[in-house]
Amino acid sequence: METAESLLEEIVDLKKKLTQKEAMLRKHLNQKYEETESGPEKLTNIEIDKYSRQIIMPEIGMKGQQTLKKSSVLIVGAGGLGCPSALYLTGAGIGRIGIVDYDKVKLNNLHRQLLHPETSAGQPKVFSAVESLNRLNSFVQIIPYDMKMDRSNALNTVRKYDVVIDATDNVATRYLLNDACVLTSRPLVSGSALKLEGQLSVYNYSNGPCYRCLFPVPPPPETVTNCGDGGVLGAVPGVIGVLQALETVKILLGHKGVLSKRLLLFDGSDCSFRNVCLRDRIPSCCVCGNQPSVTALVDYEHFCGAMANDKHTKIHLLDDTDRIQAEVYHGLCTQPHILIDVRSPLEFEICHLPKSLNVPLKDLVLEQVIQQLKESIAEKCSSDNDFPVFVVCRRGNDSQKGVLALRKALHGLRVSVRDIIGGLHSWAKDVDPSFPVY
Ligand SMILES: Nc1ncnc2c1ncn2[C@@H]1O[C@H](COP(=O)(O)OP(=O)(O)OP(=O)(O)O)[C@@H](O)[C@H]1O
Ligand SMILES: [Zn+2]
Repeated sequence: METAESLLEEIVDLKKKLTQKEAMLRKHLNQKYEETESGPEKLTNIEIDKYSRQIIMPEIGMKGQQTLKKSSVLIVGAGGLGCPSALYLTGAGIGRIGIVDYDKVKLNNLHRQLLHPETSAGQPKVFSAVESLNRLNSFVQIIPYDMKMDRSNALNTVRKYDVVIDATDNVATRYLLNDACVLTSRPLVSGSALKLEGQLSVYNYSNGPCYRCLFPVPPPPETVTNCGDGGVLGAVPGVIGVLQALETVKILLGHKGVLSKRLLLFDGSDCSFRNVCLRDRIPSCCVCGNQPSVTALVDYEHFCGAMANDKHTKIHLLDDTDRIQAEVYHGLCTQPHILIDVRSPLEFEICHLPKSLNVPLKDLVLEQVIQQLKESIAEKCSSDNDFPVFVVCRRGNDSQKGVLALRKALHGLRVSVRDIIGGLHSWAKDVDPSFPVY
């Protein structure tokens, strides 16, 4: 009988065979390509057929298609924006596409990062992307860079490509790519998406501004929200990523109307697109200005006060004695206590611990909320000992802020307020593996 294990083994085997056959097919197609080729950009009959629906457009023609074939694009980030950009640029027949990412495919990427199938979970994103893109168009050379782009590798990598697409999700990498593009004179097609909104602009192109002309100073790290916390509807980065591919093609073909000196704002909630005029290049800009002070790449994590990823840093606001492990809470939870979950009601609805009380962090300053809490404590408290109040959140950062807020609000009461280290993630890991993780 077929078991899950035997099926998995069989699938691995079949995948190996499929990869071999696909490599053979590519070789076969490329041989045909070499036989008919008389110059590096000459199109084969297969390519003419393949791209015919765009070749017959006056804006592209044979010349434009040959230009695309000669061109190269670097996509930094194989996530929500990078996947759709890569799909359309590969489809369009760009000669060489480099894809940079240091991360592995996670299950919660798949709703929007459509280059990665379920079977890629756990694999490096760049290899998963190459596999999908090769399948889509074997005439395009896809080069994976399984690395974090930083000051040590950015210039050398960027130099090998004509246009750079910023499809990343953090401020430090935005500044890094901006400076690398200014220093190597490459246009930068920059996008971002969060929740239902997206933005797009082309920097360092045709005497337009660079990112630093507009944002000379990075935003305070605590004001930056990422997809992991704010959420994102998959189709929104889809829209922006596809537009990044469009702008890239227009740049390569030398079209007028490239989105330079303008910022596109997309609001998915009412499907509106707005174009905002941006300021000109600033002559005093520290990187693209007339007398730049930034003439080499710097330490961007230091400059931005934030890591070059959107991974979650652990904050340490409390002493270890003011915190307990999830397993310890599990041992205590049958005794009288109050557990306050400081996440948003939407997150509370996804999952929560039994008997926990949902009071979002921002509400811990409301008088009415605190009054109700005091009443609950008074009801439950039956001994002279300090009454235990525990605070929990998703990962154990906001819960620490919750403890500090509660200590202030409950000042004078006989309570001991502590939080659960690592939050619900630790609960799922150490106590209840069936508890949902998001
Ligand atoms: N400096 C960098 N070098 C290489 N890749 C980067 C760099 N900074 C960000 N990235 C990549 O850019 C991609 C951005 O994708 P996206 O915004 O969809 O977020 P994610 O990290 O995949 O998902 P989530 O934020 O939901 O966990 C990620 O795959 C990330 O690894
Ligand atoms: Zn500038």
